[in-house]
Amino acid sequence: MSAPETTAAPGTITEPAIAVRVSSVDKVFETQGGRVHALEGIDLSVAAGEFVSLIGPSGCGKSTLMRLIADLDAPTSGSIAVFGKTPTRARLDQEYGIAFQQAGLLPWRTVAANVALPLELHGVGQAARRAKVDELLDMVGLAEFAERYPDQLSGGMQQRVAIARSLAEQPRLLLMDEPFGALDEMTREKMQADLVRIAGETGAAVVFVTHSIPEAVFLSDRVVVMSPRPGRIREIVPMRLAGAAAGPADGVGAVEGAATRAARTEGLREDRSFFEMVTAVREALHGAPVATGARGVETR
Ligand SMILES: Nc1ncnc2c1ncn2[C@@H]1O[C@H](COP(=O)(O)OP(=O)(O)OP(=O)(O)O)[C@@H](O)[C@H]1O
Repeated sequence: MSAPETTAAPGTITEPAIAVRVSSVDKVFETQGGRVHALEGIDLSVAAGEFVSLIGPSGCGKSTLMRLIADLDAPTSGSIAVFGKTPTRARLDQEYGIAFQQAGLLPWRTVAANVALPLELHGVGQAARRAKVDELLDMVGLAEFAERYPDQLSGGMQQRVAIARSLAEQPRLLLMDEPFGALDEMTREKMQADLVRIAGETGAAVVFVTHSIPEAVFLSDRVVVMSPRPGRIREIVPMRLAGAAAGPADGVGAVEGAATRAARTEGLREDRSFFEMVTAVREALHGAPVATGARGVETR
């Protein structure tokens, strides 16, 4: 992990606490069939250590936004900063790990060798690599499978390998685009619990794309609800779940860590507060009237 930027202009001193800042971003694709306005006027900040999910109808630009943050594409207008750096600088500094829907493992490498790949590419020595891989596989519960090959693992196990790999360089930010989309419900719930634990242990901020409202509610500090094309942010719903310390603020920087965060236990999924949050996100998603400025709901 690299040191915070030292070149920050006066007045940007709080920037290192912001993992991702998306400012007035538009994205237009020029295609043979015409212009596709994928994103319009996106403003979003994710605090260091915060878990934010993006949810919205198919084609609303969730993946596009992730790709812009990950420096896989550039905005048409507006700007993006990752820990106060340009996305390109942040990528070169390995500020984030990526896990997308397809685990994307190399079939000819063992589990351990897949996890080691980013470390290898960045010249980490063999002994340090080995120690880090052992630690990561332990963390995702796959220590016994280090010498297996991806096709000898279930889909859920492959996803866990991909998550371990995304954590290899201890990124302060994880970008995850529907990483559990292909999993059965039980495996998916297990993976959600694992991810919350791992993010908590490593202190990483997470930006997570999902189509599942309960998944977003279970995982997130805030759920960003997007509207259909051109993709805009319709609402940002802070999760108020049982067990969270009283009085968490709702804005960026509000997340001070686990102290203000509800414990993501299995029991939470059956708690009244969980259903209330599912309803709040569903209403936001379907555009049912939610009073402007209603307590607990940030509207845009
Ligand atoms: N490279 C591209 N060229 C042209 N159009 C694109 C490109 N990438 C995305 N789009 C268009 O931008 C819009 C947003 O796509 P995107 O994949 O970001 O949506 P999404 O919300 O992630 O969808 P889903 O939930 O189905 O994965 C869509 O209309 C899509 O067709």
